[in-house]
Amino acid sequence: MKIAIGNDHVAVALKKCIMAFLEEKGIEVINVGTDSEERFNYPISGYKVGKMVASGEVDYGILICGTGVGISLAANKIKGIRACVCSEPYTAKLSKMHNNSNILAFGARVVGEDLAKMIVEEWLSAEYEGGRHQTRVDMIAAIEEGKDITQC
Ligand SMILES: O=C(CO)[C@H](O)[C@H](O)[C@H](O)COP(=O)(O)O
Repeated sequence: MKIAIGNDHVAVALKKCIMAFLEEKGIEVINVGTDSEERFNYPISGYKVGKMVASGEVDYGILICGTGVGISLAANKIKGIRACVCSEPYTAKLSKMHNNSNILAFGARVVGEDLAKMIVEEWLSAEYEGGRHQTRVDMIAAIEEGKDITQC
């Protein structure tokens, strides 16, 4: 499995912690930065990881900023990206099972290292259920294509 990870300056330490956690599991991690605590605009990392996931260059993405919100908003502007902010393991699990999330986001100002690892663990272990959920995931993709899904 190959995962791209990105962050802003608020989340450097937590990014490094999660990178080590993933590498200990034998997961290949592509770090798109930043590794500096100099002010950094999170949409850049959100865009880079979103593009890597959408192209299939990596299997999944993880994005960390202060809250996880801004960086996930940026990634979700990339076609095919389903980035979800998850601050506890249950949402992380269901975001994969029901929403087929392909990017996990969380906030360095919101979760500590141990909880972040639990969130990542639950998310990676979960599997998308498809079935009735695929109809909804397809509707989200249709919105992305500019379709009026109320007419479906
Ligand atoms: O959480 C974030 C975006 O959703 C960002 O990490 C914060 O807005 C962060 O505070 C931005 O950095 P700054 O030092 O406040 O400019």
